[in-house]
This record gives sequence, C-alpha cells and structure tokens, in this order.
Amino acid sequence: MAIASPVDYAGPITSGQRRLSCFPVHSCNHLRCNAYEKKSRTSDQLVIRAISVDRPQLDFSIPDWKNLFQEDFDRRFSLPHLTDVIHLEPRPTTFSLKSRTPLENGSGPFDESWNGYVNDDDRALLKVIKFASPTSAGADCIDPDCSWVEQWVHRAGPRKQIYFEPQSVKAGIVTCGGLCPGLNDVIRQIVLTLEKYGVKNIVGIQHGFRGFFEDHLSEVPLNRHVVQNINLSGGSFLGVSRGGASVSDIVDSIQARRLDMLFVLGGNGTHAGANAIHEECRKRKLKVSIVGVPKTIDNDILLMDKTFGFDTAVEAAQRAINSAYIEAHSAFHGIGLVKLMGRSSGFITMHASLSSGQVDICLIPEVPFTLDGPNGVLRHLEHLIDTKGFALICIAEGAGQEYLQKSNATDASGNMVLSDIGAHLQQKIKSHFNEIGVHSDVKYIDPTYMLRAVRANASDAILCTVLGQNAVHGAFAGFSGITTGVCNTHNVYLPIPEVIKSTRFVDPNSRMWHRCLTSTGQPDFH
Ligand SMILES: Nc1ncnc2c1ncn2[C@@H]1O[C@H](COP(=O)(O)OP(=O)(O)O)[C@@H](O)[C@H]1O
Ligand SMILES: O=P(O)(O)OC[C@H]1O[C@](O)(COP(=O)(O)O)[C@@H](O)[C@@H]1O
Ligand SMILES: [Mg+2]
Repeated sequence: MAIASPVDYAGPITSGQRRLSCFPVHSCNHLRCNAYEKKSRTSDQLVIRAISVDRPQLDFSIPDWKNLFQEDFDRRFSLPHLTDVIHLEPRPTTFSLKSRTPLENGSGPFDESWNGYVNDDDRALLKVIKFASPTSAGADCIDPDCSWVEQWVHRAGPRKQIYFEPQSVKAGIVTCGGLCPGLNDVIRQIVLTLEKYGVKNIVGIQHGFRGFFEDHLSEVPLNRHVVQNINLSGGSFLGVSRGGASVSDIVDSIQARRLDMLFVLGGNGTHAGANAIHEECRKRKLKVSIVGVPKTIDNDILLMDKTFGFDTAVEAAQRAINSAYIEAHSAFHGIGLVKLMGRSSGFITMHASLSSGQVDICLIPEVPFTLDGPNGVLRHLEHLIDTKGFALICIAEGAGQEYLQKSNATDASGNMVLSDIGAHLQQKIKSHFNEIGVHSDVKYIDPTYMLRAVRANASDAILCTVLGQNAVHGAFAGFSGITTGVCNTHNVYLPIPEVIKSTRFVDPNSRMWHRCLTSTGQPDFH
C-alpha cells in the first residue's frame, strides 16, 4: 500500500460523482485518478482507494489524516489580512468600553483594566465531527472507538492591536440586494462603533453598489446624530438596489473616494461582490478593509445560525397566517393559502408554519410535492375539508416552480424571476373542488413585501447590534474579505468564500423539517 503525503493531493476527492467532503486531503491529479473511495478509517489511519483510468487500483494510506483534516480546515478558515499583501505596523487600539471625556476626544489611551479584548489566537468551536464509522453512511464500522475532529473558527470582537489610525480613517457603508429588517440597526451600530474608535469621516453609499458609479447618487455623511433614530423604521436609510456591479469600477470609486474601510451589508450576491472587491483591492495593494455583514430574511447563508431579519420576517408572517386561518375557519369549506418569501430556501415558510401551529400543509422548495393523484396535495385537501371543514396552506415562493411556465427571466442581479406559485395553486384548488362537485372558498394572501419592510424585532435588533459592532472591530483589526455572524452560538469572523460556496437549504432529513411535518400532520406528497 502506498503511503500518501499531503503534497500528493490537490483538488477534490470524489467517489464517482460524489464529493467526499469530509476528507482532509485532496485527489492526486498527477496520477490521473478518476475516482476515489474511502476504504477504511481508524483514528490513526485513513485508507482511500484510487481508481485510475490507466493503472490498477491503488490503496493509499494516510497516516495522519486527522491532522491533515484539521490543517485543511484551518487553512480554509484563516482570515485574510491586509498584512498579507502590504507591510503595516499594528498600533494600540483606541476602542474602549469606558466613556471618554470630551477632552480626550475619542483618541485617548484605552482602559487597560477592561479584559474584553479578543486575541487573534482565540477560536470558537464551529462543530465537532464525530465519525462513528469509516463511511458517512455508518455501514461496515471499522473504528469502534469513533474518530472525531473539531473545527474551530476565529472569534469576533475588538483587538488590542489595530491597523488604522482612526482619526484619518474614511469609512463607507453600503446596503445591497433586497430589503431586510435590521439594515438600519446595523448601519447605526457601525456608525456608533466607528465613532467610539474615534473615526470622524463616515459616509453612506446610496442604493447599493450602484451608488459607486451613478453620478447623481452622492455620499451621505453619517454620524451619531444622523443615525440616532433610523432603527425605529424598516427599510434602509441608504437605499438598496440589485445589479449594476462592475468590480473594477467600484474599486476605482473606492480609490477616488479615499475609503479605508467598506462595510457591505447584503446576502449571497452581495458577499460575492464584496469578495471580488476585496480581491481587486488586494491586487492593487490598497490598504482598504472590506467587511461583510450577512443580510437576508431567507436565512440562506451557509454556516450562520441565523441571519438578521429572519426572526422578524417569521414573526411578521404570523399576521398573514393568522388572517388566513380566520378567513378559512370562518368560511364554509374555507381554504387559506399564504405565500411567503424564499427564493430557493424554505426556512421562513418552515419556521412560520411551526411557529403558527395552524398550518396543515407546508410546502418548501427543497421538498418536491405532487398536486394530483392519490398522494397529492389536492387529495389531502379534500380529506382536510372532509374531516376538519377547513384547511390552511403555507407555501414558499420558490416551491413547486416545476408546475409553472419557466420564463428564464432574471432580475438585475442575475437571480431567477419566479412565477407565482400561490396564484397557480389557488386556481388548481378551485378547479379541483369544482370538478369533484364540492364547495370550496379559497382565500389567497401574499404578504411578501410586508415581511421584510418592517423594523427589526427585539431579538434581531440585538443580533444587528452585535454584528454591526463586530464588523467594525474586524476592519480595525486589519481583516479584509471577511464576514461576521453567529455560528454555533458564537460570534465569529469567517472568510467570505466559505459562506458563499452555495446557498443554505433546509435539509429534508433534518429534525426541524420532521418537527414541521409532525406539527402539520401532512403526509409525503409523492
Ligand atoms: N457573483 C457576483 N459577483 C459580484 N457581484 C455580485 C454577484 N452576485 C451579485 N452581485 C451584486 O451584489 C448585489 C446584490 O446581489 P443580490 O443577489 O441582488 O442580493 P443579495 O446580496 O441579497 O443576494 C447586486 O448589486 C449584484 O449585482
Ligand atoms: O422583489 P425583489 O426585491 O427582487 O425581492 C425578492 C426576493 O428578496 C428576498 O426576500 C431576499 O432576497 P435577497 O437576500 O437576495 O435580497 C427573496 O426571498 C425574494 O425572492
Ligand atoms: Mg441573494
């Protein structure tokens, strides 16, 4: 058996079409292997079988696989820093929990006695992966002791050493994509925290990335007085937009404006943009820190426990669901139908259904369903009308798109424009009950924009406070190309590429989805 060393490996290990994601090492392309399979794993040794097109199968032993796994993880999750490409000397922080006297003017020495600073070596536990068997499926267990690895990520928070002179910093804030409750709370916290460091020059970029190159959109000066009450209303004080991102133009504009820090509030698309801006700044060796704050009511950002705005959207959905319930319950053979946001992830719909407790049928993009036939949604509705006298359906906008005419249209950001599954379902229900000669009264409620235009609820407001403050600490610590979030209950910094590898979806095998099914009592619709 060959002994493999880490240098032998580059590229993903795949077994047939499947990527063996929980492996520490990567395939040896130079051997032209076209498939790999895990053969065995003990806590000391991993054996993989390389299946090559032009040579016999070869078994590789990887003795130190746990360390390799951890090294690989640590490398991926190490935070990009300005000093990776520019020589910079750190300086003591000016951030302090204690209030300063007006004479100190925000730039005096920090309070040594406060021990809340975070060291660069501090880590928070993202997860512990426990391998109970050599294959992820749990079959043919070879390792009775179980192998486990831990994944640690960087703690967020203020550092004792910073890489900017606050008095000379110009910081920008931009909000991109769709609206989300809490945008104003995050803007506000960023401004307040920057001021706490002693930053005097803070500007808002209007209407997302467009504000960088559309001449009529001027910078908005921001300070404590300007942002003091903006959290009292929803929306974005700076405006949002989709589309219009030319990375090179944006970085030209960042240089022309002399921005030292840019805080980018947005979802998957925005973070892809923020990372591209960070890479371009690196290429030009600019001392500009780009820090993202994940925003989306869809809760579809990888690794995050939840994104800000999600809780509020779930709460706002309760009014719509409750109205649909009252309508359905009061009508003769009433059927309430509520469509909620969620382009490709059903988190809002699942959580709103769970939270309401009134929903009989919850439909999300991740779980296909049939409408017709003995196991279809329509048959189950018949049963509900028959037994309860009314029914309530909650559906995510991205669910059941296969039943609708595909338009291939995209919005300005390249996101697919969805057809209205709610209207389609309403029609289908009406004609189905007509056909079987049973009276039905279908009330369709589409509260879409009402969910995200509201102000943040209390728990989101607190989350926004933490995120906004940590974003500023991250920028002052000299990181760039990072984002911040709550992961496994800890406040952490993550490199942007790790959170935009894919959209986060509801796992149909998860306990949460099964809790939802238990709550609704719905059958499998296939
Ligand atoms: N892959 C990408 N690279 C660079 N910019 C992007 C990318 N995807 C989206 N953007 C830009 O990010 C902004 C917001 O994206 P969008 O998808 O509308 O919202 P969200 O960030 O909420 O997902 C838009 O201005 C869009 O042009
Ligand atoms: O009408 P718009 O602005 O395109 O927004 C619709 C989309 O916005 C969202 O609420 C959130 O999307 P983003 O995270 O991309 O902003 C989606 O659920 C929805 O499909
Ligand atoms: Mg998006």
